[in-house]
Amino acid sequence: MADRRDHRIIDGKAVQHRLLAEIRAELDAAAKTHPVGRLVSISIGPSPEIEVYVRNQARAAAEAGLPFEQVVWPAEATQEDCKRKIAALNDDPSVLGIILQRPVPAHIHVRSLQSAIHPLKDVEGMNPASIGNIVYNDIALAPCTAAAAVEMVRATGLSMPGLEVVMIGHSEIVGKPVAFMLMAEGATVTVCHHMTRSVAMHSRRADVVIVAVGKAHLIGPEMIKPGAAVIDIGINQVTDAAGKVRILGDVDTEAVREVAGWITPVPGGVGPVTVAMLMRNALTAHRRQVAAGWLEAIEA
Ligand SMILES: NC(=O)C1=CN([C@@H]2O[C@H](COP(=O)(O)OP(=O)(O)OC[C@H]3O[C@@H](n4cnc5c(N)ncnc54)[C@H](OP(=O)(O)O)[C@@H]3O)[C@@H](O)[C@H]2O)C=CC1
Ligand SMILES: Nc1nc(=O)c2c([nH]1)NC[C@@H]1CN(c3ccc(C(=O)N[C@@H](CCC(=O)O)C(=O)O)cc3)C=[N+]21
Repeated sequence: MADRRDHRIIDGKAVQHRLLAEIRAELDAAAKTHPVGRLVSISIGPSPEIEVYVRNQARAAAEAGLPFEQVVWPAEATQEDCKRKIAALNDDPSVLGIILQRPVPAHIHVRSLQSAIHPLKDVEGMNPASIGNIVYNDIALAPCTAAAAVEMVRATGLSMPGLEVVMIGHSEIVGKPVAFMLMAEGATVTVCHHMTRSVAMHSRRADVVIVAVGKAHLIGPEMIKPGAAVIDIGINQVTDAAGKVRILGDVDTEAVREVAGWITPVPGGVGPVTVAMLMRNALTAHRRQVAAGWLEAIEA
């Protein structure tokens, strides 16, 4: 029976399960010599987008065998309250890593809170010290979505040195880290944003197009070189004609799939791999804390 799967689709769930199995084996081994703490996921105030992410973090943590705790601070929490609580988590040896979900309420300065997380517990890689290391090619604790996009490019098997990559979107959490991480792999990276005169001029010549904008169907088939890889990071809630809320990426997947050589679907593409990257970062944080002498070895 011929394999009827569409091999142009990069299956994010399959990549996630493969990565989580590897992480589980490494965490089980690590737990034999040092206690593995819990990953704490902080949300400030309610947000549907965050709910999906945190729910999937909890599921992945269970699959990886990683202790996990979700904390929700009230939307009216003050900056000082949050900083004090993060300091307590930094000092708590039973806490392995801390991730602060975005968005945060308008009165909270997210960069300042991000910086309050100790670099060795910053499993999201957003502390300026972690982000800075990306420029130095130390990308062990990289922002999870950016790391997921790189993992998806790897899944195509395309050789990175000299690869023509166009990154559409230049946010601090996705676009910019992706550009640096792929440059570190030898790719030639062009970054587009809303001031770019013609995004199509760039995307049409790219071997790989990565898009993280937040506009459904921003990328159509006319913007993609036949055979190119298309990595869709966008997450857009769209209500269809029947009034049903659906999640769409930034790419018109059905149309672009007929031109692309590889494409990541939304849902089922970068999202699940982002969650797996968070678990991999937690393992890295644990190892760095052991190396820093933070954790007492378990008596054999
Ligand atoms: N799958 C996952 O794990 C994650 C997915 N996301 C999703 O990725 C998307 C982007 O989020 P995020 O990275 O935070 O980006 P932001 O929402 O912070 O910024 C959007 C980026 O897109 C650029 N942009 C806006 N319009 C255009 C345009 N017409 N052409 C080219 N570039 C444009 C902006 O440029 P400028 O600044 O010049 O306006 C900006 O760089 C969202 O849909 C978000 O939900 C985000 C995080 C994780
Ligand atoms: N500090 C911070 N870092 C983030 O990376 C971050 C954030 N805040 N805030 C919210 C956004 C959004 N985000 C998602 C990641 C995975 C899925 C995910 O697992 N998506 C599944 C959804 C499937 C389902 O519906 O369960 C999929 O695409 O298949 C969704 C959303 C990360 N974000």
